[in-house]
Amino acid sequence: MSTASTYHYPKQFKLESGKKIRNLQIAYQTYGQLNANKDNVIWVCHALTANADVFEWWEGLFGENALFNPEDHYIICANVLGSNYGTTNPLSTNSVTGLPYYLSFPQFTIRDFVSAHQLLANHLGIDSIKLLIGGSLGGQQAVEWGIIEPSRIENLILVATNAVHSPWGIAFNESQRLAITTDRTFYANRPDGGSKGLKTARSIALLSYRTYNAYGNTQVESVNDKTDHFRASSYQNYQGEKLINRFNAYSYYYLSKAMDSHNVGRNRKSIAEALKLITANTLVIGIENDFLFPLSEQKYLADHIKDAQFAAIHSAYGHDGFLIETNALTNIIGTFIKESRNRKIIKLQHTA
Ligand SMILES: CC(=O)SCCNC(=O)CCNC(=O)[C@H](O)C(C)(C)COP(=O)(O)OP(=O)(O)OC[C@H]1O[C@@H](n2cnc3c(N)ncnc32)[C@H](O)[C@@H]1OP(=O)(O)O
Ligand SMILES: N[C@@H](CCO)C(=O)O
Repeated sequence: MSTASTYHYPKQFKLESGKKIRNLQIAYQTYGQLNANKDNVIWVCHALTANADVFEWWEGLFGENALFNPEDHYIICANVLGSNYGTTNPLSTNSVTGLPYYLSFPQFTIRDFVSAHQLLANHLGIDSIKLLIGGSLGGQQAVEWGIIEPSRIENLILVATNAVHSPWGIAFNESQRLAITTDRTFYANRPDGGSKGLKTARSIALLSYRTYNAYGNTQVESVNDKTDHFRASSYQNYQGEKLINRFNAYSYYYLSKAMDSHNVGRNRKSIAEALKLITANTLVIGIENDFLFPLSEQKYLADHIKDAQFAAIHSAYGHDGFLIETNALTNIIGTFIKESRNRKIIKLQHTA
């Protein structure tokens, strides 16, 4: 039911910076079939360390029996530029030198994710995306795509994301990069370079993805006599190890820089004017207790995107709630889709 593929772009891929990448390849996964009217495409933009297998990491919202299922929809999720799940990234071979790029990989932005995925959409013959959805870094990509190419996006769902990455978010990312670069193996040009630093970076990042209460709920001690070896400590270590077993420090470093670059106002009139370019029917969802992407950021998006709707989800998890609270997401998004259909019927009746 799902197909994993890789698209090879035959020309040089030009980045926002003007630099070029040869042999761009984009790993992507599709589920279901494109219908005859080509109007059932759901395109998913993934977050920082996820991959193209959306049925794996957004299970509950996506799946055989979920709201977004392969029976009704043609679901596409592509791995972003720089990530190590099959798309060209710092560990890929630079065809000029015949060696992996490592830190010679050019810096890229969220807009470069969009340019790459536009090429993939062209290749797949997708002129119209029925619904574009993304959370966190994926939401940053989705909002940019809505601005860059409004004609291709019919409905847009932005989850736990923002219009410009905040000083707070950049400071968290910089702290993580400091952890990575303090590990001198990062400069050794080997695939596992900087992995101890990456472990620390994940530990720092988790503090921004979760909350005081989430740790209180899951990591509280059952005994009062401990002076060391606390559960919360072992949890941080475990999560760091888990990440370094599936990710590399170079991709992480570059992706966090791309996140920092996010500003829909860059080289445009302003952030507010840029958001006005979105014509998609838009729903913005925030997570209560998200202190990395606080609700004020989603309210800003909803206030500046024409006719956008806004909803907040309660989650003890904070930011990571966007990956976990799939029942609440299903209810809110399901209602939005039904109302959109009704609005379309009313609009058609008025124009008839
Ligand atoms: C193969 C792949 O590529 S998988 C890629 C999937 N990941 C992504 O796509 C990125 C997006 N996903 C995420 O960020 C996360 O998976 C989330 C937010 C959805 C959920 O986070 P999780 O780490 O799964 O959940 P949670 O924070 O509850 O931690 C549970 C894990 O910590 C372990 N754990 C819990 N408490 C402790 C502790 N005190 N000490 C050690 N380990 C602990 C659990 O045993 C569990 O381990 P497991 O993941 O091996 O089953
Ligand atoms: N937990 C997410 C990052 C938060 O958006 C991930 O690892 O992709």
